[in-house]
Amino acid sequence: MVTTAVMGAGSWGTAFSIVVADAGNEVRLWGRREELCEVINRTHENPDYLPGIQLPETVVASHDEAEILRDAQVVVLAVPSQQLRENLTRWAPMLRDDAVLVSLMKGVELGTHKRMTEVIAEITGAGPERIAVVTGPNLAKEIARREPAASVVACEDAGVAGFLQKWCHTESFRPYTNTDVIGSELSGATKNVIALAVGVCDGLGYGDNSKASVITRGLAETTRLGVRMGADPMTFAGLAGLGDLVATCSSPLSRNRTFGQKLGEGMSAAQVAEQTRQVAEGAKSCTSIAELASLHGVDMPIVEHVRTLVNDEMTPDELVAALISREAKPEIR
Ligand SMILES: NC(=O)c1ccc[n+]([C@@H]2O[C@H](COP(=O)([O-])OP(=O)(O)OC[C@H]3O[C@@H](n4cnc5c(N)ncnc54)[C@H](O)[C@@H]3O)[C@@H](O)[C@H]2O)c1
Ligand SMILES: O=P(O)(O)OC[C@H](O)CO
Repeated sequence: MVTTAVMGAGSWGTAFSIVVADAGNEVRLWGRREELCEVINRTHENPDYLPGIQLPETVVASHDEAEILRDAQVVVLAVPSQQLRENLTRWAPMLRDDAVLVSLMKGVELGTHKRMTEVIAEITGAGPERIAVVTGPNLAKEIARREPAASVVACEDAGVAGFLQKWCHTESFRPYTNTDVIGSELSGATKNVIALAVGVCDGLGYGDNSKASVITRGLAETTRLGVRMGADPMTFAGLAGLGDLVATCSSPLSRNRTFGQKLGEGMSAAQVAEQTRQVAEGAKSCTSIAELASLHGVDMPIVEHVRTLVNDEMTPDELVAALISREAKPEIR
């Protein structure tokens, strides 16, 4: 049994708590709002994010950060990517020196262009053997309902990845290890932006050819950036890459795909954001990833055009016309 702190009682933090508890661990779940923690402990349900789903009694919620983090061997970080830095700066002094820090987040920080594991390393001083990522085709509601799914546990230290694999392996959740943290993490952040573009196709009423084209070319540009940054190209063909891309781009449950659909139907990004309390990471990470690509001299036309759409510099129809009319080129180079 591993004493585990999950920092963030939103959809994925709560759903992943079920996984870790099912795998036989003690789970303390940190929630930002005290009243929600009280409801979770009384009803064993998170009505705001996963209504109707019973949590195991071994998941205990609290608003008290010091109590949650005390003696935690594994600390899971599940707040929105753009909010990690401010929260982790507060939590860092409360962490055990040997705690393993696991990111569930799929975003790239605005301004610094850092991946979440880079932010974690910078703030806590932890080495790569203490920092990991869980990513893959893992829509929170389906995982919480214990529908079968596979995932990736990525850590540069294969031994730690193996330890975490056992820590979260259940009858319905099957994690694979990977030592390619860059590729695993970049896949998760970028697929959110590609899902926005697929959602735009939905909003414009386009069918499966358009969406398959965006998914496939989206994977090509993600791989291009990842390889330039030192990732293993095979990671993009795996669960973190293709797997998550397919799940997110095809699911009505995806917040990013749905956000894009509303953009395609004519709403502005500000109007869509106003309608939901849940995070659609791609709406922010489109900017940081587009800038990251530019810094690395990599062409990412879909990400770049989503950035212009989200920032109201282009309409959905103009986005499609601009992508289709780009200079013709070979598929593979
Ligand atoms: N929902 C999924 O299916 C899913 C699956 C895999 C990965 N993820 C990733 O997990 C991360 C968290 O997503 P989620 O789905 O749990 O989001 P969510 O919107 O459902 O919940 C976000 C949580 O963060 C909290 N929060 C918001 N602002 C905060 C702040 N300033 N400080 C501290 N806490 C704050 C909210 O109260 C909430 O508990 C994202 O990076 C997302 O891409 C989500
Ligand atoms: O709902 P989304 O779009 O944030 O996607 C959720 C997960 O990342 C899917 O793996």
